[in-house]
Amino acid sequence: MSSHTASQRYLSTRGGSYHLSFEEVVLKGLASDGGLFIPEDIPILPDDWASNWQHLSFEDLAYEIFSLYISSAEIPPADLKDIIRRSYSTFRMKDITPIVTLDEKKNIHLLELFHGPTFAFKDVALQFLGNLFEYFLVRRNENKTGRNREHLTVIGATSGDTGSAAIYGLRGKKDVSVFIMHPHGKVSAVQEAQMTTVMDANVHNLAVDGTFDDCQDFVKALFADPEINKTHRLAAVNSINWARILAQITYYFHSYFNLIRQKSFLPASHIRFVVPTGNFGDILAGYFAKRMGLPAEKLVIATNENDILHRFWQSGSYEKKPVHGREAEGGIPEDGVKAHESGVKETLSPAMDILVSSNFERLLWFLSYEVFSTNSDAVSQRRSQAGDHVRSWLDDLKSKGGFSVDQHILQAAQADFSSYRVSDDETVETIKAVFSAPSSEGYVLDPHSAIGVAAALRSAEVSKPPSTHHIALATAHPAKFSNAVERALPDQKEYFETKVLPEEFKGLEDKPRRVSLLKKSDGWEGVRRVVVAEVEAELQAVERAAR
Ligand SMILES: Cc1ncc(COP(=O)(O)O)c(C=O)c1O
Ligand SMILES: N[C@@H](CCOP(=O)(O)O)C(=O)O
Repeated sequence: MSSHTASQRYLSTRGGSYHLSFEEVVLKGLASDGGLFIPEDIPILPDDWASNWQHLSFEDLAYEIFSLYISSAEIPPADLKDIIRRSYSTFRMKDITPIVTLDEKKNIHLLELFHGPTFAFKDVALQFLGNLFEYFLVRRNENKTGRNREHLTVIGATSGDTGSAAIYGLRGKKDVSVFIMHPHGKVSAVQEAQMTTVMDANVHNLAVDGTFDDCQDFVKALFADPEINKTHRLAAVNSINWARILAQITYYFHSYFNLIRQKSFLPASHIRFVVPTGNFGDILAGYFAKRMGLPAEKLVIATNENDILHRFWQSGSYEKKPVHGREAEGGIPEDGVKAHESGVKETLSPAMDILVSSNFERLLWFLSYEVFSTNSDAVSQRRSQAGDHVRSWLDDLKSKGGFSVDQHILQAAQADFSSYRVSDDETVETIKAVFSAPSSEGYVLDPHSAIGVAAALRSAEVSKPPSTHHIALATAHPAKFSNAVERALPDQKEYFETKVLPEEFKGLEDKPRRVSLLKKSDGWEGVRRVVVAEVEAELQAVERAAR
């Protein structure tokens, strides 16, 4: 059914052009000019996609989509199918990412993405990425022994969910060490326990006394460091890795087909995807799906009170918010939300407490390519000009704390996306309202998913036609964020424990843990020292065991 074209070439968002295979892009993570990889062309769907894909299983759909990006010469079809099958065999639901209707009258649906091993949407991509890493390493290490074997040093930053999903996707895998940095004390109790109770020798947790953005900066600094890149093959598990975005495209198509199968939905209906957004990876996958040809009328960004993206969509200015005077002095802010000295607020949806959204850079490249270049320019020139614009914006972000774009860029961004900011109070109210609504009675949302539902309800009020369907992405299981749920449903403790809490979480917080504390003031060089020492210790242990 699918056409196995040659592997794509990849561009960097900062202007570089690379003759790299999919394998090289996945293993490299970040381009050497500091940019993010994007495929040179976004494939267009085959003419018969709607009829031929309509009844496919999640796994078969993933195969069709991935085959448009990965050449069969690089990963033979049987191998790709096997990687996909193994990646989704760990999910608890046969349908992998089922859809439920929350409000029949308003056409609000929920796309449940939390049925994988760590109960968050990250599993969809990280189970696949873990198996891809393993597949490439087995192939590269055939007939190699000892220190001649290629060893992957995975470095990741997490606000709680990517870390556990990456750890579960890579624990115990041969020739891979995993280092995950999280902001100390700023992830939920379950998230912290999920990460730090994994005792496999190749898993290393680092708790940094800073924010998620500090951890993400350390990751990028390590990827840019020539010294560690000479001695270690670094790999990325964050959504800077192109394979993460690719894997997340599947559920946009899958949920579209699931709706088609429902009686109330006509293929010609308008459809909006509403995505609780932090690092902009999940919604970027939706953007790729739309560009490929999925008929999504709009992609709706739902932010928490860390609203840099929402402010951009209102104004065209991408500014790290200045710290308000009273908050900076340590006073209690009027909205009751604590702000870290860097400007990030601590909210009830901690996985989205992110100031700078990594993947927004990828969207900026596409906007710039479309808006600024003229048809008389050669394609290669247009691409490199787009990279120049992105580089200059990001330089301003670093040196001046922000940048503003031309009105035409803003209009192009508004054509595909709209945005809403949802407060903690509204998050709590939404969890309450959905729990007690007759149409969804007893359904418990996690706070991130509640942000998506709140935005979907607001979008539904203004959508034209009013029959527009909204698919809100449910990105995590409520039991990962029990403090927010308790705040919303204080009288439902017994219901939560008997009907909501998964068996896997019972007793998790009492298990032994392994984690190293790291001072932000030690900088990325401090992280490098730990990584180098721990990889060496791990390799020596493997050698001792082989003797
Ligand atoms: C539960 C949850 N929801 C939403 C998000 C935001 O997704 P993205 O960073 O891809 O925008 C995250 C983390 O990234 C998350 O962990
Ligand atoms: N919310 C994320 C933050 C990292 O995002 P990623 O998609 O770039 O890995 C998390 O849970 O860690």
